Amino acid sequence: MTAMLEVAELRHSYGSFTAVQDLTFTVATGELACIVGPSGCGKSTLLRCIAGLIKPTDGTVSLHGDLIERTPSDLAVVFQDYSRSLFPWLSVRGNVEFPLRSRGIGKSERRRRSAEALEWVGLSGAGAKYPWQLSGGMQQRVSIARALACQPSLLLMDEPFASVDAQTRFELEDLLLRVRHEHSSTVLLVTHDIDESVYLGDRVLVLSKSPASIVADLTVDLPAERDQITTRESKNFVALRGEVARLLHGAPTAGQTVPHRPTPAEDSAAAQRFLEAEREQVRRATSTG
Ligand SMILES: Nc1ncnc2c1ncn2[C@@H]1O[C@H](COP(=O)(O)OP(=O)(O)OP(=O)(O)O)[C@@H](O)[C@H]1O
Repeated sequence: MTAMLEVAELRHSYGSFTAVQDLTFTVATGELACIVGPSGCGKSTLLRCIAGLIKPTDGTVSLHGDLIERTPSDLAVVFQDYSRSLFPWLSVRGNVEFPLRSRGIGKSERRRRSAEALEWVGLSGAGAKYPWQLSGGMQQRVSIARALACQPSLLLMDEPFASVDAQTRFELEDLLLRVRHEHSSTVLLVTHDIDESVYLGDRVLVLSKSPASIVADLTVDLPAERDQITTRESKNFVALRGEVARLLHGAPTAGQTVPHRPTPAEDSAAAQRFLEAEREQVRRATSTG
């Protein structure tokens, strides 16, 4: 696989404070790489440098071999806070089409792409609605559709599912997996959630505390087809999750447990609730015709 993104010896300081230092990694074409790190370690700073929103103090970021100096037109970003990233005065369709205007894409092509992207995220019927008429999960689907409509070479996601409830989170994780397989997308996703990084990633890059540097680059040895229940229960998933947790928090000593880690039973109970809610939705949709 060829490298889509190359980050080389990246360092960024805010005044005298160094947020990230000496980060070097690549993301191959078609790969979904997750970055996980402690709160405040510099994950967003790294994404901002990659998106060309801030200029790194040192080092380089290249996309298809071209140095990123300002936001490339074939890169799209999905942020955590959908309520602030969607324009409330524009319809859902208007929001999805908005970045296509600045890319000089004509009206009929904009319509075609927005209809297609809304279909991918299961919102074909919602184009004329306004963001405030939708649930949080639906609004985040609109943000994802807006990014996909740009047909980006690289999709950057900054904690994209952190502001939705647990069941919606599972649903959006599966939506992302489906869409990236259907479109062979290249994705770099930042999360503070260890389970999410293992569930979604082909690779997990573990960052140290601030100033961020890479402490491990792990290959996720799980089948490409993932499932919220069986994947999360599988031996490989549990082992990898433990490895990432130990790298992030240090190995627990005797009598201690890794903080804030749900047990496999809690995970599968949550996944079960998610699937039941999905089934209920299907039952309701089919009974109302
Ligand atoms: N514009 C800024 N000016 C000064 N310091 C900043 C600025 N932006 C971020 N920082 C500092 O840089 C460090 C890294 O911040 P960053 O937001 O990149 O971390 P993060 O890992 O994304 O955090 P979180 O997990 O809480 O979202 C933090 O200590 C933060 O206070």
